[in-house]
Amino acid sequence: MIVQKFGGIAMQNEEMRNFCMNHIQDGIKQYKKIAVVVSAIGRLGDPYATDSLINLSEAFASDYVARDLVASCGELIASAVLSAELHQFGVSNTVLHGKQTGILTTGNFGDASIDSIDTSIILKSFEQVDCVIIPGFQGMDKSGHVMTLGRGGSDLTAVALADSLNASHVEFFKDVPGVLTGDPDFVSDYDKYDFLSFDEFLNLLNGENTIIQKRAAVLAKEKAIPLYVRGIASTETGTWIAT
Ligand SMILES: Nc1ncnc2c1ncn2[C@@H]1O[C@H](COP(=O)(O)OP(=O)(O)O)[C@@H](O)[C@H]1O
Ligand SMILES: N[C@@H](CC(=O)OP(=O)(O)O)C(=O)O
Repeated sequence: MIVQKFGGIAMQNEEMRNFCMNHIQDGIKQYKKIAVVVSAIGRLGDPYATDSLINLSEAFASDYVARDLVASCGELIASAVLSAELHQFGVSNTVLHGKQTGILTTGNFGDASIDSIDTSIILKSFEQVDCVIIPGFQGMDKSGHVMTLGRGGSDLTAVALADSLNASHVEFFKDVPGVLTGDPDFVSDYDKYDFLSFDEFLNLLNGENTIIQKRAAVLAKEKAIPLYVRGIASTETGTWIAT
């Protein structure tokens, strides 16, 4: 079993989601069971992107509980869209959300930590289907309030689930072919790394625009979970990050 994570860019339109579905189908052929973690569709300006949802009302600025609730909806919408499209594509799957995911959070709204994951419902679902879709970026505190895991937090969901499910690795699908020597949005000349140690990778995550959420990378290092960063639109090899 592996975890595959599809971010807002990978999910942003039908054409891109077609790539996602092919990767899921290939993943099932190779690894049998796939836990799929998805982020909200697109970026600011797209109707159900995280920034669009939290900008729906100025009142969210002083209501962190409601803000987290609205923010979490983007990943729920993305999960439902991918689930329906995967069914149409011929891949049986189920979406687990809210309490079903067993992700218990603590700390601050907007930047919560994962306290524990009860994987029993996820594992039960894998007896019925090979693909379980889980909305990233969120969990619930012990009172049942939805909490989000900080920006880029679907990466943390993916790594924490991989740890709890004993997945062999996590695959991240990007609009870049892997981890590059520079951010292609700012430099024109760059190469792709084939392999990075966790420490080498963490050293790259110091800017604003990080390829993977730093908290997720720190957790992967702590738990020694290999990460594989690869291009969404190609089958060329990406970048492995491991010890
Ligand atoms: N060293 C790097 N290598 C590759 N991409 C990088 C790097 N640094 C920054 N990035 C940026 O990270 C982006 C991918 O991250 P992001 O868009 O947040 O993905 P996701 O939506 O999957 O979480 C790339 O489009 C690229 O602009
Ligand atoms: N949608 C959330 C969580 C996330 O991880 O998104 P993405 O995978 O698209 O970076 C955010 O924008 O922060």
